[in-house]
Amino acid sequence: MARAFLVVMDSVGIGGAPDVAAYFNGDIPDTGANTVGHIAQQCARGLASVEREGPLKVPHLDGLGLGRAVQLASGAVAPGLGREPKGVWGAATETSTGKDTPSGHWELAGLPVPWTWHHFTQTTKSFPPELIQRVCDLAKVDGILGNCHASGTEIVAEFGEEHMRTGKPICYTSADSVFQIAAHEDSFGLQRLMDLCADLAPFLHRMKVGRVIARPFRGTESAGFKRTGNRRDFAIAPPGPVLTNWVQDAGRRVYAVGKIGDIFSMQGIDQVFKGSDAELMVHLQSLLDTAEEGSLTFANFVEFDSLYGHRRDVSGYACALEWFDVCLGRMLARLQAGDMLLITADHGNDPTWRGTDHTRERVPVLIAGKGVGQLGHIGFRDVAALVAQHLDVPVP
Ligand SMILES: O=P(O)(O)O[C@H]1O[C@H](CO)[C@@H](O)[C@H]1O
Ligand SMILES: [Mn+2]
Ligand SMILES: [Mn+2]
Repeated sequence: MARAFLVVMDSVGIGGAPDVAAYFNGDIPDTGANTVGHIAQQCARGLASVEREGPLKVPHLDGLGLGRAVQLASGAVAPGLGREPKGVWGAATETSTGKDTPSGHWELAGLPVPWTWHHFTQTTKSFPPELIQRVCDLAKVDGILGNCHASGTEIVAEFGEEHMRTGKPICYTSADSVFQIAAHEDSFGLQRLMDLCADLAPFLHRMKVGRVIARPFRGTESAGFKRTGNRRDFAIAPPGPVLTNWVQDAGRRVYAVGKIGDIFSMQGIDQVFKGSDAELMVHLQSLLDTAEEGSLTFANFVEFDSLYGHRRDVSGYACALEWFDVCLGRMLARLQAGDMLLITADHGNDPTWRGTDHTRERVPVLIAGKGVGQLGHIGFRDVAALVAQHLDVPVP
């Protein structure tokens, strides 16, 4: 029997989405955004030199076909990348209309999103009075802070002190279909924040808002505020069976590493491993040794997106790619006969772009364990089919 490891590098897009002109960061279209292409370009120009230097060094990703995939997707050459691939490689295009994490993951798992998400489009006074009232009633407070589009780190710096003083939760959104609540773990209470998000979620899900996200933080105004690792996403459940269900229904085990459990509302998942990306990598490496024959391990590494893409930190993003590449070298050495390792992404988040939102892009599909070859252009949902086929699991 075979095993499959499906790894999503969150936001590692490669440009070239055919429908890009319909997607924006503020009022700037995403046209031309290319996460990997632009990071490689900045590195080659010596403009990504914080805690690293020189051209982007990702020999293992490139050896599986990353550079070629960038070129196929967007026509752009990623400087320093593009060697002769030793894996199976291609570029995937999304059909779902959201450039967000659930849309990307659901479609990668075989289920394009069948509806249009509700977005809070106004950048200030973003939320309807009815929603604000509901937050106030549930949290037993007499108002909220924020009520706008924001970067999560910036809004906590802006309102953290007032939040601690008044007890009002900080509510914000983005270009994604999200309602995010930031609150202090000690003064507001972590469990209270989780309960508030859980109680609000059904109302927002009925509005077709994809996720309510709890964004706990700690610290003080003078020492600075810092978000903790206790973020939790309360996401709409996928509207039908997905890859994880197909695999589980065939009597196989499904392991979720990172946010996968949240993204799929635990649908079709047997066991979850959580933590920082460094901790997730330890879990993934040990699953390479221990996962049963026939199993699927589905992993998401979110820090490319959350720590570097949204923060528009090119050096940080390049460092994260280089770290992942070193780990990939170890993973490749651990693959057993019959294993497939498929590396892909869910959307772009070009750190050289204006704004702080995701960017609409194609994504790489890089496969180890299946010889050498080209997939060319495929759809996101073909990723699910490739994995199911490898595991010999029926695709409904
Ligand atoms: O700026 P932060 O809080 O990291 O938020 C980002 O993370 C959200 C969900 O992944 C996105 O919608 C974007 O708003
Ligand atoms: Mn994502
Ligand atoms: Mn994101």
